[in-house]
Amino acid sequence: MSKQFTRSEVAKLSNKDKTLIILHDKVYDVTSFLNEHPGGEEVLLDHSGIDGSEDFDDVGHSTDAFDLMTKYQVGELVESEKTGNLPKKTWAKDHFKSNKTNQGENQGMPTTMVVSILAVLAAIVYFVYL
Ligand code: HEM
Repeated sequence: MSKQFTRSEVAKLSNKDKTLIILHDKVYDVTSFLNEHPGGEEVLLDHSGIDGSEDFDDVGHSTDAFDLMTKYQVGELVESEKTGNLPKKTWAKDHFKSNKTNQGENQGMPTTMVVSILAVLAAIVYFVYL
């Protein structure tokens, strides 16, 4: 079972040498990630010892970011302090939405297939009549 923290413990444990952040009821130690974070260390330091879930969601982190996060998880909040809020995968949603609005582009796919099929048929006809 992963280590349980209260919100005040996370706040107390965070200092200039250690950056703990609460994201969606889980606790992350991002100390070693500070200068690797593509969004810069400043935003992580701004959320040191507190719950950064909302801002994290607003940024709309990618699935790559979610995969990376598991590496830095050190525990979770005690049951009584959990919000139960799941991460909003904004990026994934936006991606889905933009796919919907790009229907014109999506319809391009079958056209390519039709052209390929016609090309194959033309080749067959060419060889049959040779
Ligand atoms: C363990 C925690 C975190 C991890 C592993 C992480 C990882 C990443 C990664 C991989 C990116 C590159 C873009 C992407 O793939 O989505 C990114 C960008 C960013 N992150 Fe984080 N992040 C974390 C926490 C946070 C927090 C708490 C904030 C607070 C607001 C934040 C703000 C940002 C911003 C502003 C960007 C730049 C977005 C852009 O340039 O479009 N991140 N992060």
